[in-house]
Amino acid sequence: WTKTLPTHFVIFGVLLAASLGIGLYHALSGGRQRTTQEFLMADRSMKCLPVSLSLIASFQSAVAIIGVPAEIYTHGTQYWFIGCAYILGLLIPAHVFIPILYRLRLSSAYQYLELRFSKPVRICGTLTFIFQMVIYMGVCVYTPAFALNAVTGFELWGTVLATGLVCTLYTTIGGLKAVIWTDVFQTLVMFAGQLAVIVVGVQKTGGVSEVCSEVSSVFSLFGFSLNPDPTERHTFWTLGVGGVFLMLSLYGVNQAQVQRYLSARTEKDAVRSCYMVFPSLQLALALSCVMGLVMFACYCGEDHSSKLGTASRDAMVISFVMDMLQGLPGLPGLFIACLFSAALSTISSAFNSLATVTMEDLIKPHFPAMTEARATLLSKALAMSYGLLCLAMAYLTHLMGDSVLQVALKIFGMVGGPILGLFCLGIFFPWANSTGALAGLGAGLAVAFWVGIGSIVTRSSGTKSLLPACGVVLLSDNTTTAIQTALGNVTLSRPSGLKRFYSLSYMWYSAFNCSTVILIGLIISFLTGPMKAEDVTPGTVYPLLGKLLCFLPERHKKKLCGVTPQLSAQQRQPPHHKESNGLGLSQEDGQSQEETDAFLPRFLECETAV
Ligand SMILES: O=C(O)CCCC[C@@H]1SC[C@@H]2NC(=O)N[C@@H]21
Ligand code: NA
Repeated sequence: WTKTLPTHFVIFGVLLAASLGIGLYHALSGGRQRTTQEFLMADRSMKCLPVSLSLIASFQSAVAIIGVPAEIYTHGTQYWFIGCAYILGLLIPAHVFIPILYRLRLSSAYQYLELRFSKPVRICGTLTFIFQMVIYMGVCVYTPAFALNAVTGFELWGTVLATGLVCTLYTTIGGLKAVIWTDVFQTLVMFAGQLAVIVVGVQKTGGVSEVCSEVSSVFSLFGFSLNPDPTERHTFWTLGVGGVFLMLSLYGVNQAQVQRYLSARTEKDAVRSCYMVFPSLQLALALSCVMGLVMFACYCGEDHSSKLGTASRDAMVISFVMDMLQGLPGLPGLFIACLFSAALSTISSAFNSLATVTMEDLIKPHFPAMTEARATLLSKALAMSYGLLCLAMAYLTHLMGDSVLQVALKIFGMVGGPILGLFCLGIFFPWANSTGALAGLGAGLAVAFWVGIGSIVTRSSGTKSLLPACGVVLLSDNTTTAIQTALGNVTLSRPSGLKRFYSLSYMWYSAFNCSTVILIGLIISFLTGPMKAEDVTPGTVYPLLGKLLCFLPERHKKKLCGVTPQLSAQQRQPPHHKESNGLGLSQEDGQSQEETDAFLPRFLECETAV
């Protein structure tokens, strides 16, 4: 397809130019990005539609566009069950995290950690987030460039450079408004590209019925294993339940998403944008899964590594797409635009959120007298430097090897899980104190890296189940077992002890690490003296007990909660030692006192204001 190369370049160029144009527009319009409120928070003026499309774009990159079809092709439709995790994975952010974070009028999610615990906890949370996003950005920049280079001979590092520079440019000049509006444009391109491949692929395979019969002959289309074994890579439990923790770590407490919720005009808009994410996320998941099924129907599970020279299933997805689309004018270019749209929208969100937290959490508190102009300039310089850093991280990905989807999900599990645990410790457990929080985070990260690196070293993060080629009907579990018993007890290499620990499915990492942080955090908190109700900053705790017990009649609740419903007046004052305006939460632009009181959820209180 060298003859279509020029059209690839044209479409690729148009995509970069359009993104730059949107960035330029937001640099020259509105407040012309002169304040951090506008540059980092889009003047908190966004409506729910652009926010919801931007929320999708943040964590739907080329990794999902390439990695999910490769996953379906290799392991069957199990992965589709992560869609079940989207229900709780978005309801809990909408009704727990957004109300708390929005009403505190934060700029960075990690300001919450100082309000609830202490400054050191906030700094550790911010540094952990920066670590997670820098590595994740590297994967996102590298994936499309590597895939294209493997198949179309696109100049690898030239593409990485072009993508990284264009993205850094429009993020630096246009701020969050530009990032959100380019996300909207890029998400539409992303869906269009995937749809094109599916339509052409189905048509070339001989129609929907042909694809379905081809696929269902090999694996029962929606066969899912309910196997409770946590080392089984993908089961309903690892995806449906483990996936909820993964979603909470991304859509509940990740700065990239929290910043979008906080940029909404009203809290209602923020909650609505979270609800609107659900159908688009299901659509994105369906498109990438169907693409994998169509690819399976076409290639019938054969291993094309001979033709490709690379055994990686990820590269095979691109060769499948180029096979399908070659000769159709503009479509190969559209798919390349789709890949890079997915990558650009994720990387720009990462740059902007990294610049925001660095500014708000690491720089501003030490230079309170810094002028707006200088702060905005510094934010832009930060966005630029993170851009260049991520190009370096792209090279690191080159060394990771694994399937890109697995690498990304492991990063979220290993680093995002502990951060989720830190927020849950603060929000649901009022007794937790900052010593407990720090100890919990440390323990969570230590365990996370122990399991994660252990699994990479022993190459066992869940059992690899490669699908046989077409025509071989997969036996159901019990038949297989029957055969095995018939053949005498074939010693299945059941890992034991530490090896079993390392073979924990990576889909459980988020849940496992989150629980470790909470457990250790609570133990240390109780050992060092749990926090008292009146010491906790108002509005930083979710009245879980109250919510759960709200069906109880009043008298039982008061007895159970043991807290008189009306806290005495002096308890209502936010404790002086948490001088809130040190966090850019000056009282006048925050809530009025009676508003805070009305909202103040006495965490053991059964009535709930959240
Ligand atoms: O596409 C990526 O860059 C990361 C891979 C997907 C991340 C998770 S999976 C569940 C949720 N759904 C998405 O579309 N993204 C996140
Ligand atoms: Na994206």
